[in-house]
Amino acid sequence: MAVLYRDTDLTLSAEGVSKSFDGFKAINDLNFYLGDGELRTVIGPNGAGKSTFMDLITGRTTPDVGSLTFHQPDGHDVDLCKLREYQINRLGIARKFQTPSVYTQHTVRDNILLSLNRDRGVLRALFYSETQQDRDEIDEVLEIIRLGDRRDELAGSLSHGQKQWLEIGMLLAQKPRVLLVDEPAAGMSDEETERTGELLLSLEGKHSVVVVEHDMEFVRQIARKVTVLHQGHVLKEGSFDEVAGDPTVKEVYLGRQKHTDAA
Ligand SMILES: Nc1ncnc2c1ncn2[C@@H]1O[C@H](COP(=O)(O)OP(=O)(O)OP(=O)(O)O)[C@@H](O)[C@H]1O
Repeated sequence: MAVLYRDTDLTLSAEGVSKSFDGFKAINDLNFYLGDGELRTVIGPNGAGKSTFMDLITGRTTPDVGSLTFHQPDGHDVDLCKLREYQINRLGIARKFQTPSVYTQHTVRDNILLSLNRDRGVLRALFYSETQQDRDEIDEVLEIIRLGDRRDELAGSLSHGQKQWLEIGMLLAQKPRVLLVDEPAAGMSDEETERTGELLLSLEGKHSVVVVEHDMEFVRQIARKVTVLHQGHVLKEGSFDEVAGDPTVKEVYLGRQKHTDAA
């Protein structure tokens, strides 16, 4: 049986969080706890509130009520509701949106270099002379995302899947404690999807990772603890088998998903 994370060593807590848009509760009394180094998958039907929840964690939007707390390794807690989006990002919460965003006119390697040097600005970073530490860090990231053999090629020449891995690498270069990844496997071939799963699994223990995903085969591959959101609330949490075998989850999500897939 898969080992689920222990309740100690939390990275992120959301408690009693609600968010309404024009009176509609997109997030409704949500409680969510993310462990240090945990790989969590979040699933749920369209409109369940997955994106809104990611928006709340990253400070794109703020909750109407409830708390969002980022627990620091030194024991102190940061109230994310009081911070702006860029401040949350600087604290180490990074987000990867569905569409890849890389510097297509720069090499794969320079994309990583630019991300290492994000505080210097693009031009200064390009004329910056690298240290051995930079080179080591770039090599480390290239190895994780398995693009070492493409390092000197333009990012624009990469396949869709490779661009997604590069963007994950660019975020890893910033050494985030929390990485939020939105449907990483969308539009990928089966082989790319499997490699994406391997990449995300390799981050376990080093970063806390939240993957929002619809593709249940992919969820099965990467699943540790799975959270099912429904109507802005946690409907079920557990291992893949516990969640996939739950009658209510089947009714509100998996059954409906088959319809959507068949359509
Ligand atoms: N800025 C907004 N203004 C108004 N309504 C919004 C806004 N953002 C989200 N919503 C509504 O909140 C609900 C939750 O949306 P959200 O995008 O978070 O769901 P989701 O689970 O990410 O869905 P999907 O799987 O389709 O991406 C939806 O009904 C959506 O229309």
